[in-house]
Order: sequence, then C-alpha cells, then structure tokens
Amino acid sequence: MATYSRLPGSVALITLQNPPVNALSAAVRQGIVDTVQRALKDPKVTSVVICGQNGKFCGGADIREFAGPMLGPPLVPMIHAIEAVDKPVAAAIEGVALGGGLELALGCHYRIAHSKALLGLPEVTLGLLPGAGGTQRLPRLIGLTAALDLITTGRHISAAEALKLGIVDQVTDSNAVDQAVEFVRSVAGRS
Ligand SMILES: CCCCCCC/C=C/C(=O)SCCNC(=O)CCNC(=O)[C@H](O)C(C)(C)COP(=O)(O)OP(=O)(O)OC[C@H]1O[C@@H](n2cnc3c(N)ncnc32)[C@H](O)[C@@H]1OP(=O)(O)O
Repeated sequence: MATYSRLPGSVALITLQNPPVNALSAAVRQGIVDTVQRALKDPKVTSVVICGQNGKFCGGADIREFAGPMLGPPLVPMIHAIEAVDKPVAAAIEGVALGGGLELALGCHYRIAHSKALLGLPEVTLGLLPGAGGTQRLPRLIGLTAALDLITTGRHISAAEALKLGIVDQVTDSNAVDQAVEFVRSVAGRS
C-alpha cells in the first residue's frame, strides 16, 4: 500500500509501504495511483514527495508476485501519470532504488538521495530488460553510453556516482525525505 499525508507548506507525502524493501506489489501500485490522484486533485497541494517507509525507497518489482498472474495497475501508465503531474514531484531515495523502483524515481521530476543509497537497474540479472520506461528515461537523463552501461551490467551504483552521472539532483547525509520536502517547497509554483 501507499499512505498519503499533507505536510505544512502544502507538500503531499506519499509513502510506499511493503516490507522489507517496499517492492512494487499490486497493492503498492494501486496505492501510488490513488495517492497521486489525491495529490493532483487537492488544490492545497503544490508539490509532492514520494518515499518508502523504514528508510528504503523501493526494491523494484515484487519478486514474490512473479509466479502469479499480473494483478493491479500496470507500472508504465502509473509512472507516466506521475511524470504528467503539473506540480513538482520528487523521489526521496533512501536505502535502495532498484529496477522498477529506479524507474519510478525516473518518472519523478526530481530525485534527492541519501549518501548511502544504492541505485540500479538489475533487471538483466533476472533475464529481463527494464520495462517501465528506464530504457528511455535513463539515456535521456545521462546519455546513451552511461545508460547502456547500467542497463547491461545491472550494477548498483552509489548516490555519489548517481549525482556525478546526473541521475540524482542532490545527495544528503541527513534525512533525504526532509531534504526532498525542502527542495519541492523551494521549486513549487515555478514554471
Ligand atoms: C509481476 C511481473 C512484473 C514485471 C515488472 C517488470 C518491471 C520491473 C522489474 C524489476 O524491478 S526487476 C528488479 C527487481 N529487484 C531486484 O532484483 C532487487 C533484488 N534485491 C536485491 O538486490 C537485494 O535484496 C537488496 C534490495 C539490495 C537488499 O539486499 P540486502 O543484502 O540488504 O538484503 P537481502 O537479504 O538480499 O533482502 C532482504 C529481504 O528483502 C527481500 N527482497 C529484496 N528485494 C525484493 C523484491 N524486489 N521484492 C520482494 N522482496 C525483496 C529479500 O527476499 C529478503 O527477504 P527475507 O529473506 O528477509 O524475507
């Protein structure tokens, strides 16, 4: 699931909740769809932060659901809907942003990472290619050569490397959610 709260300063905070790594189960995807709609419709909300509970942004597709039929909202339109929100949306990346988790973050307008976070597209290690926009959004963000390296090796990179490559906008040693909230407040209302 995903919870919704409105913080002072008109920021909506969407928190993914699916222990242990807040993977994108059907319930989490439905929660994201519902809470993004809520943030979009709430006139008091001027910006949005998406984070994961317990210091973990998102470990990607929920591998516990791989054996069964695909239920719940698909990932691609869900991420498109986030990208299309006309209020700034930031991903607060703590712990991990892997696979579909990084693709979710790439659909946000900004990414703020904790210095100890790990990011990557490990799909290739499961015999898959990133199927939720990562093969388009990552090259647009950091160029084809660097994106192909991450997509074809599946390696995890540090927040420092992600900053150098241009995947994240800011890295912090303190609380990434607080930092992301401060960041979206500072850009809310700008064209
Ligand atoms: C239904 C079809 C949908 C298709 C959608 C396609 C689009 C998206 C595709 C993807 O996202 S593929 C990528 C999926 N993610 C991964 O491959 C990440 C795999 N996990 C890891 O690399 C590591 O577990 C970690 C996240 C870096 C954490 O490592 P650490 O050493 O700290 O702990 P672990 O002992 O490895 O794991 C702890 C705990 O977490 C469970 N877990 C990890 N990842 C997932 C996950 N993606 N889904 C569900 N559960 C996950 C892991 O099984 C451990 O559980 P327990 O054994 O403690 O119960």
